[in-house]
Amino acid sequence: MSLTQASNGDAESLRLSFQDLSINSSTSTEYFSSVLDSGISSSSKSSDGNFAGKVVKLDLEGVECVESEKTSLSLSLSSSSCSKNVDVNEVSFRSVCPSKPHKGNDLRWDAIQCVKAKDGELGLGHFRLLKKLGFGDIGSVYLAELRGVGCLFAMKVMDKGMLAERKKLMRAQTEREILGLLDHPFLPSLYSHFETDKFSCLLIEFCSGGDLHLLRQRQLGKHFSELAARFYASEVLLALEYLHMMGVVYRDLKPENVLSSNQPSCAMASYCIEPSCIDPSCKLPVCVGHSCFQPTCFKPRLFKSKATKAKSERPRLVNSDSYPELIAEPTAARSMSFVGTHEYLSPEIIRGDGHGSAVDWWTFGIFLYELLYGRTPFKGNGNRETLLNVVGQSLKFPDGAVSFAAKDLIRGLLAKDPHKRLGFKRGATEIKQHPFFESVNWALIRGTTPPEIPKPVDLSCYNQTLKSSLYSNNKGASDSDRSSGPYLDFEFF
Ligand SMILES: Nc1ncnc2c1ncn2[C@@H]1O[C@H](COP(=O)(O)OP(=O)(O)OP(=O)(O)O)[C@@H](O)[C@H]1O
Repeated sequence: MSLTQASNGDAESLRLSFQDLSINSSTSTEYFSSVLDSGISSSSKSSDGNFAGKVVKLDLEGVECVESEKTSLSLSLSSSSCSKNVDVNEVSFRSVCPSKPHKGNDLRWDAIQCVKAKDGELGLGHFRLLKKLGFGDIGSVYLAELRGVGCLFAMKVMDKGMLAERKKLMRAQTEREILGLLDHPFLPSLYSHFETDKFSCLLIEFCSGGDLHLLRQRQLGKHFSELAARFYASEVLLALEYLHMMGVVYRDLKPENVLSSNQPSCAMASYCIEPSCIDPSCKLPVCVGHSCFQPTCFKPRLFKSKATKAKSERPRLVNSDSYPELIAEPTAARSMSFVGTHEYLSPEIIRGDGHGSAVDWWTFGIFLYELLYGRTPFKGNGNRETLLNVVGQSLKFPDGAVSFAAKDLIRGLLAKDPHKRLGFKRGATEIKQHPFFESVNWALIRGTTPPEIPKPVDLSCYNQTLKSSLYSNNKGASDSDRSSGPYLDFEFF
């Protein structure tokens, strides 16, 4: 069974609803409008001649479900079939609560299910917070270790009072729901969610290897070889294919949002188990010494990076003719919101002509271009010029040893008219069949050796001093936060 078939099965039993998701983009259609009015109308018609000059007003206040009958999916993050007698220290975690097909052989998934089965609910006390990984608009992300098992997670901690105050509760819920419905090797897994009096916590797969933007900058000439670019593009393409199957148009693809994962999933060798998955593309974590390592893979992050926080917004669930999907639109049905950086914006988004899944094939084209050439194709001097270039300038390739196939693929993806864009008719299948990907064995891609393997996390640096500083100083946690065990001095914003 293919990944997408398996995932489709999941989708039928998932529930997702978007209401009142607050959007705080600093860029609005008014901005695009002025750019378009002052620029494009005078000179820069798109090369395919279809620039309409149409401007759609953005409603930045919220989104709602437009086709509620299509959002009747139910979400199940945990299974009730766990045995209450399972000991977290038992070796045989596997196959406990495999409520997500691709978590069936995931030790972290099993470990979490077993702790839940044993203790009822997860709490902060089950984890040791080792390091603050970063912070975003609605919370801070910590590297967290499940006590007694040694599995690592990225724990996103959100202050519920702050969420309410800043009207971000729905946004947090949206993030949780989207993450919760995903079950794909190249997308971050949500292992669990729990609440304390004060905090809402998401337990997400920890991606230890940095992002693709940083990796590109470390390359000679600041661009990847075609071999490497093909590898990363292949994994991203599979992830996008899956997201579209799940009804999610990602819209925020860029190297900064692609994280590398190569962390020890669990520190104890005894948790390494034999493969039992019948899917030939499904590979278990490889056991090395006393640690289990996932095959390196790049994982598109579902939510925007801090650097683009002011400019970008949430991924949307959008209907398209090709997929039986979810729709979540801004409150006014006509309205749209700006997602992504200017350089990655598609012409139809800028023109206000819609935002179906073809948007992701455009961003995929820009992404591949950037990987191969070290820069994006339409970047101008400033955002305004960039926007004008996206809608009006024809695609040019700098000199460089890039194959005809790669350029041809990029050309197909960067068709300004979404209807003429590669992927518009048959989605990812059309793109996978392009000669650029001829050498790719899609079924076995998880077993392919990556061009560069990030170093696994060295946990020895998280000594007692750091741990005690993290645990010692609680200024904000309530009694119930304390009661779940050692607590943190969470920093917010
Ligand atoms: N799964 C993860 N593995 C490793 N690091 C992560 C992971 N998730 C987030 N981070 C780190 O934490 C930072 C904050 O992530 P978070 O998701 O809270 O915010 P964001 O995506 O940057 O912005 P926003 O909250 O506005 O969507 C990221 O920039 C990244 O450095």
